[in-house]
Amino acid sequence: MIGGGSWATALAKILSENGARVSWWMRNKADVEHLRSTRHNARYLSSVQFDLTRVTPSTDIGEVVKDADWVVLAVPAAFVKEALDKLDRDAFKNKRIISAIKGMIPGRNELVTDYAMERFKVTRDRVGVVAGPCHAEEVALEKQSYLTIGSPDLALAEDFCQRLRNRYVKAHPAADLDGIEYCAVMKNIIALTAGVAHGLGYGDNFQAVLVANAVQEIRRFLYALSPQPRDLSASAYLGDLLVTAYSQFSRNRTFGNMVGRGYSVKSAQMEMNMIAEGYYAVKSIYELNKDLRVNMPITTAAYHVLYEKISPAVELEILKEKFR
Ligand SMILES: NC(=O)C1=CN([C@@H]2O[C@H](COP(=O)(O)OP(=O)(O)OC[C@H]3O[C@@H](n4cnc5c(N)ncnc54)[C@H](OP(=O)(O)O)[C@@H]3O)[C@@H](O)[C@H]2O)C=CC1
Ligand SMILES: O=C(CO)COP(=O)(O)O
Repeated sequence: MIGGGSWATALAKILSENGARVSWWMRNKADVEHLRSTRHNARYLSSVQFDLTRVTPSTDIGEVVKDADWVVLAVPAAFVKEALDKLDRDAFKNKRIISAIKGMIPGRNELVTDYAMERFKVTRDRVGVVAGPCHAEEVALEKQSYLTIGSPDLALAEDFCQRLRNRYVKAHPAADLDGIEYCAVMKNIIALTAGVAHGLGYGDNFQAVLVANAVQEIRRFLYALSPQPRDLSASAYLGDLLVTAYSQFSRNRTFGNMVGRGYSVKSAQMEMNMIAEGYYAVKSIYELNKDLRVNMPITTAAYHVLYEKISPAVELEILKEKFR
């Protein structure tokens, strides 16, 4: 498990409680020591107690990865390069790589699985993603949740599903790696914009129209990038969009809400203490779309607000006229 935040903690709980031995990389020594001495992650889902006969935390990423059959990437996308920097190019040889990250590598505007495949010479049949509407906080509370494992290799996806299924987690395999991964990135932009609208005083009626228009925006973008039949009403796509746009736990919605209420981007980020992937995703998707030229009014509005300092109220007025 690579990453010490909420999602890494939730996945480490599910996997270890199912009997997996989890070597767990965190960047801070103090967090490793805290987990070793108290059996809890200090700052994320700190109510979850770990069985230390199955969970071994470390700050040494090479050691963590060395004997693993599966590598689960769960750091925010912006820190993936830095986190994996110390690993040799063949560190993932003969391993299967699962990205639980719903973001893109900033600057490269690349999906995390694409980055991992290129950097570590991993073939496409050895990668997958964890997707679906699932907040880490609800995993900690053992609330009924659904995950989708996307991979071109359905046997790999099913294998990982089996490691996740338990009393409160259902998991399903799916073949559409790119569509699922891009949608997981884009729903963060929508949730962030929903938060901005809420912060400005827009209500549920507007949010419903925003989300409906977002489905069309996501469909157009996915069709331009990866045209293949896919059912966007499935929970890995629409379900994830809904939970992020509506949930009290959503980092992206919370961040957007602060921006809508007048916080600067910097102060919203500082106040949050967690990472809203949508902030980075907006830039990557906006830049990718310079070539694709898909009609993406929501992404464009979010980009203008976050990166061009255009007033959220002005951008929402423009967006309002574009929605049907
Ligand atoms: N949380 C959730 O419910 C879900 C999250 N995801 C995805 O999981 C991924 C991880 O997010 P999540 O676990 O929520 O993150 P959190 O916001 O819970 O935690 C942030 C993590 O990022 C680390 N971090 C912060 N700044 C830096 C930095 N400069 N360099 C390196 N690491 C840094 C933090 O480390 P430190 O504490 O040491 O600062 C911490 O481990 C994201 O892609 C997210 O979209 C997917 C599904 C559900
Ligand atoms: O992807 C998520 C739930 O499925 C988490 O979304 P947030 O980052 O908005 O909290």
